[in-house]
Amino acid sequence: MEPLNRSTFSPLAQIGVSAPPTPGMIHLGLGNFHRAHTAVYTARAMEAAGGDWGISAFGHRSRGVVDAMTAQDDLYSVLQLSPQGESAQVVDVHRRFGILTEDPTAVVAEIADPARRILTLTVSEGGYGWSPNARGLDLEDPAIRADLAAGTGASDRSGAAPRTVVGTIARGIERRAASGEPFTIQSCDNLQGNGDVARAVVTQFLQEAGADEDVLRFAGTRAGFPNSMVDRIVPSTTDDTRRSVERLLGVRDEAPVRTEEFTMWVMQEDHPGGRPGWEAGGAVISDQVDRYELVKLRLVNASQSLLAYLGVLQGIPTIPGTWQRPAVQDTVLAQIRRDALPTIPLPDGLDPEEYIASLVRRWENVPLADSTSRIASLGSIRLPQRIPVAALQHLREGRMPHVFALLIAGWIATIVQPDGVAVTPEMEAVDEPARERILHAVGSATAPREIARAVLDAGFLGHDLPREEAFTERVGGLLEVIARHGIEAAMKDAVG
Ligand SMILES: NC(=O)c1ccc[n+]([C@@H]2O[C@H](COP(=O)([O-])OP(=O)(O)OC[C@H]3O[C@@H](n4cnc5c(N)ncnc54)[C@H](O)[C@@H]3O)[C@@H](O)[C@H]2O)c1
Ligand SMILES: O=P(O)(O)OC[C@@H](O)[C@@H](O)[C@H](O)[C@H](O)CO
Repeated sequence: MEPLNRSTFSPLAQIGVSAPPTPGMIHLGLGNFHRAHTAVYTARAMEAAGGDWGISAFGHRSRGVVDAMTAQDDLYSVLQLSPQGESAQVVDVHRRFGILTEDPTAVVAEIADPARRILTLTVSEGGYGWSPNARGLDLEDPAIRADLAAGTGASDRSGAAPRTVVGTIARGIERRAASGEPFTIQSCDNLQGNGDVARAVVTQFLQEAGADEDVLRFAGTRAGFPNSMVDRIVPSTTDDTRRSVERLLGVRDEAPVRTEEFTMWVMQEDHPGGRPGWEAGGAVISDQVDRYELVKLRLVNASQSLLAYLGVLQGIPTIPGTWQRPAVQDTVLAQIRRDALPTIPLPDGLDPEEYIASLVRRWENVPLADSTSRIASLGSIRLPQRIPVAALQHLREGRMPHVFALLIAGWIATIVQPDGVAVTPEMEAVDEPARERILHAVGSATAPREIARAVLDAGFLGHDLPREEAFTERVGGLLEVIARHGIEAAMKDAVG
């Protein structure tokens, strides 16, 4: 099979148009999501409205995608999977590549370059250096402390390269301030108020590092940090993905992405250096992004997390496979209708029943086969964005969010694996970066109620939730049911 490259790809199978040689944007976090989402909107925007909006893209650590795309003349394909069928098309908008951790100064130079007007980010919730408990920069993080100690302008002289995303952006902003050319930092991560968080960490970093007044003024007045809600399920690429692309396009692509038909991007208008006409790809400009973000985090992501823990605890490898169980459907819909929806001020014009129906179609997507262990991973980073604020709202109004309590119990069961919980291969595949700290917090406790109390009291879901004694008790009770009688019984208990 011939490799994908400029001589083998057919423009008929292309999404949008090819970008011109000089990039107008930078992207940090060249992984799967960006290539199935922002890059696709950008290719369509340039087709409809033109513009030099090619992308200079940086992976974080791994060379996999960067090397594969470089060998393929910058090209890759997007495989769209649904019960109705499959299709594959090629995207051609990336013009330069790099690896942030190998050469952070290249990113600093890119941000300083007046030809670039936007930096998009998919560096995951953990990439911002944001501490939800401190509601600011995570000053406990040794890498951030090292970047701060190096200073900003001074560190350029000392030659110490930044190690963190926020340190790199701050250094770039400092250099850009010298030219005064406006710049936008467009977060595309699943964080509530993702633009506000990006603005907060960059500004605090500059202040703590002792940046000049001119730089702080530039960051405050000439830099945009629009909030945005992004939504498209993009599971990891597998050999099946590559084989499907071969079958559909007749070429070998080493770095395709697989995704669903559904795609959504809602953003604030705050792009002082201009932006691609992303509306052409279906993006929505709105002043109600905060509402869309809540809809996304609490209906899509919180349901996905629940499905994931219910799945791994039952040894089911995929989200659609988990959804097929009737008890799971009742539990997920109960979480959506009773626990999540009442906490969300809905955006104007959004019909909740239509939205739920579209969600159900997404969970039913057997060909996409998103994996339960992908979503069950990183719970200590993902769940704080999805659950505590909504749970607290119910508790303070005198209601118990039973299914949220089950979701937390499912996460604890997956990570701590108390006696009585049958360990499945899917549970073993869950990547939880806080596992050691969670087990340390649990210490010698063996009773499920004690385990739940220890995990919540340690602040993994913030410090306000554990003050709600009844919630801790409910999580502990459900953990006990999971350990003694299994997850089916716990679902029945939570749903009533
Ligand atoms: N995959 C999806 O379905 C999806 C949907 C909506 C939003 N997102 C957002 O996109 C992010 C990335 O998802 P993906 O599917 O592309 O994942 P991925 O694993 O394919 O790529 C993630 C990228 O972020 C980088 N990264 C991870 N941790 C980092 C850190 N601490 N500092 C800097 N960079 C870091 C990785 O190295 C990689 O380049 C998610 O965390 C989420 O916020 C993903
Ligand atoms: O990407 P994260 O880390 O915020 O969460 C993992 C999944 O929930 C997420 O990737 C979803 O698939 C996505 O948010 C759907 O749009």
